[in-house]
Amino acid sequence: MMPPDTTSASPAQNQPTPGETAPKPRSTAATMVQILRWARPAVPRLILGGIAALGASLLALAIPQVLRVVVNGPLLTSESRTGVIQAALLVLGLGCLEALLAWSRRVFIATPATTVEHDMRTDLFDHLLDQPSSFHDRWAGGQLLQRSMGDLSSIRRWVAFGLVMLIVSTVTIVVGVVLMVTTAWQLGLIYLAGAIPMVWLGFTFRTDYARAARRARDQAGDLAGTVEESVHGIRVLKAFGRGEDALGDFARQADELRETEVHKARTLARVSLAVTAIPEGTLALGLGVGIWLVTQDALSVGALVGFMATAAVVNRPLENIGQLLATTLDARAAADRYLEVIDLPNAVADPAAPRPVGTPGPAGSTVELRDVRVVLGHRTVLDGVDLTLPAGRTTALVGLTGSGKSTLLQLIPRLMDVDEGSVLVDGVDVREVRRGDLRRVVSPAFEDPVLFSASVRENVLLGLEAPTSPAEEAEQTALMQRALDAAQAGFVARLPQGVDTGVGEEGMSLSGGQRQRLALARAIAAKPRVLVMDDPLSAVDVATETAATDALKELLPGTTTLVVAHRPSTVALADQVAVLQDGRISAVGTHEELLRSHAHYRYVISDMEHPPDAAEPGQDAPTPAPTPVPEGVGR
Ligand SMILES: Nc1ncnc2c1ncn2[C@@H]1O[C@H](COP(=O)(O)OP(=O)(O)OP(=O)(O)O)[C@@H](O)[C@H]1O
Repeated sequence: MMPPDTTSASPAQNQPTPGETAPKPRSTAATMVQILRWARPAVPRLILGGIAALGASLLALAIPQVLRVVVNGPLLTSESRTGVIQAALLVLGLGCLEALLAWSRRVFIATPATTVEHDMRTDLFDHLLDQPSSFHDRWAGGQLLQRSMGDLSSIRRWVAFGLVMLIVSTVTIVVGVVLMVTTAWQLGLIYLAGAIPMVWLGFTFRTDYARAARRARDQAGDLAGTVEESVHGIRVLKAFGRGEDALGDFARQADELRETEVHKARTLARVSLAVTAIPEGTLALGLGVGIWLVTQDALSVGALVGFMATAAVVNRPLENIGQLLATTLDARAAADRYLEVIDLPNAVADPAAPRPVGTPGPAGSTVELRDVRVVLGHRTVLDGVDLTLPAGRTTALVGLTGSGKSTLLQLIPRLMDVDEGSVLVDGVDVREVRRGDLRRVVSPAFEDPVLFSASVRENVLLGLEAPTSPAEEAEQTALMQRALDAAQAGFVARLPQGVDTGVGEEGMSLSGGQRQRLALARAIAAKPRVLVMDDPLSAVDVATETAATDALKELLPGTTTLVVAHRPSTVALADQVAVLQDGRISAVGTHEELLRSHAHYRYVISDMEHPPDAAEPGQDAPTPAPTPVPEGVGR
C-alpha cells in the first residue's frame, strides 16, 4: 500500500555536531518498525485488535454474498418466504457480529496504544536526563518538548488506529476485489482499471505529504520553543517594551505553521477526492456494462447485485485510505523526530566495567587535571590544562570572561568530558567510575542557581536518597538546617511555612541571592568530598560570602573545593589561586604571590574590581611571560 520512500528531512536546527553521526534516512516502513520496539509488550493485544477489525471487515464483505444468493434464489424464484426471512435474519446476525467485533477492536487496542506512548515518553525523559550538558546546549527546549508531547500523541493515534486499520483496509480491499472479480470478472476488470491512476496519485501524495508533515512538526517545535523562551524571559520583554515584537515573531511562526497545515489539508483533500471519485466513476461504468450483460444473459442479476454490494463495502476502506496514509506519514515524521533524539548515543556514558571511586587520603580527596584539552564548537577552549586541587584545600580559579573557567569546572563532576587528557579524583579517572558514584563524591553549585517547583526542604535535600526511617528523616532535617545555616540562608525561617514553603517555578518566588543560598545549601547538604562552585555567591554581599565560606570550612572540614571567582573577595578566601589564561593554567600560587609576580593576574584582578566594557581573552589583556608555578602546588 505504501510506496517505499526515503524522505527523512533533517531539522533545520539541532544538526549533529562534529563527531556525531547524522541519522540515516529510512523508509516509512523501516521507521515504523523501529517504533515497534516499544510496542513489543502490546503485540498480543494489537494482534487481537487486528483480528477483531479484520473479522468485522470480512463480515461486512460476507453480507453482499448473502444478498447475491438471496436475490438469485428465493427472491427471484419466489420459492420460499422462509428462505427470505432466514436470509434477513442471517444478515442481521452478521451485522450485529460486525458491530461487536468493531467494539472489541477499540477495547483491545486502546490500552496498548497508551502504554506504547507512556513507555516511549518515559524512555525519552530518561534519555534526556542522562545526556551531558553539551546535548542540552545544542537542542532547543521547545523541540524536545514537542518531541515528548505532540509527536508521541501522533504515534499513539497511529498505533491505536492507523496501524491496524491500514492492514485491515488493505486486506479488505484485496479480498473484496478478488470477490468482485470472481463474481463478475468483466466488471472486476473495469474496477481494477481505476487502480492505475490511484497508485500514481498515491505515490505523489506520499512524497508531498511526508515533506509537509515533517515541516509542520519542526515548525510546531520551534513555536513551542518561542513560547517557552518568551515565558521564561517575560520580565526582560516587559522591561524593554518588546512585547509587540515578541508577538510579531510568534504570529509569523504561527502563520508559517498554519500555512503548512493548510498545504497538508489541501494535499489530503486532493487525494481524498481522487480515491472517492475514481471508484465511484468505475462503478457507474460497471453498472451500465453490468445491466447490459444481464440483458445479454452473460451475467445473473444476483451476481450484479452481489458485485455492486461488495463494491460498496470495498469503497469504504478505499475512501479512507488517504486519511490512513496521512495518519501514517504524520506518525512517521513524529517517529523520525523521536528516533533522532532517542538513538543519539550518550557521549558521557557510564563505563562498561566501572571501577570504584578512589580512596581519599587523610586530608581529603585530591583532584588532578592532566594535560586537558576541550574543544567546544570550533574553539579549543582548554588546551593542555594541568592543575592539582590539594586535598582539603580551597582553590580559586580566575581568568578573563570566556577563558573557560566554567568549562573546566564541569569536567570534575563529569557534566562534560575532556577531548584529550584526563581528570582524576583520588587517582581514578572520572570516566572509569559510574556517574552516580562520582556525583556522590563531587557536588556542584552554580552561579545561576536552578531550583525546582518544590519546597525548600525538597530542593536542599535533592542530592540525598529519600529517607527510609523516621530516624534517618530526622538526621536529614538536622543536616538540612546546618547546610542552610552555612549557606547563610536564615531567610528560610521567615518564609510562611519555613522549610516547607514552596519556592515557585524555578524558585521565582525568591530573590536571586536567596536562590543562590539555597543552591549552595543543596551542594553542602550532599556532604561532598569535592565541592566545585561557579561563583555561587555572586549575588550576596562580601560579609555574607565570608561568613558562608567560614561556615563551610567548619561544616565540611577536609572538603576539597574549587571555586570560580569573579571578585577579589572570593579569591582572598582561597588557600591557593590558579590562573586560567589562553586555555591553560599559567600560574598557581597565593593571592599575594601572584599579585607580586604575575602581570596577567594583576590585570584579571583589576578587571574584577573595574570591569572594562569588553575584555575577550587574548585581546585587551597583556600577555606576560609565563610565571613559574610555586613549587609543591599545581601542575
Ligand atoms: N556549548 C558551547 N558551544 C560552543 N562554545 C561554547 C559553548 N559553551 C561555552 N562556549 C565558549 O567557550 C568559551 C569558554 O566558556 P566558559 O563559560 O567556560 O567561560 P568562563 O571563563 O566561565 O566565562 P565567564 O567568566 O564569563 O563565566 C567561551 O568563549 C564560550 O563562548
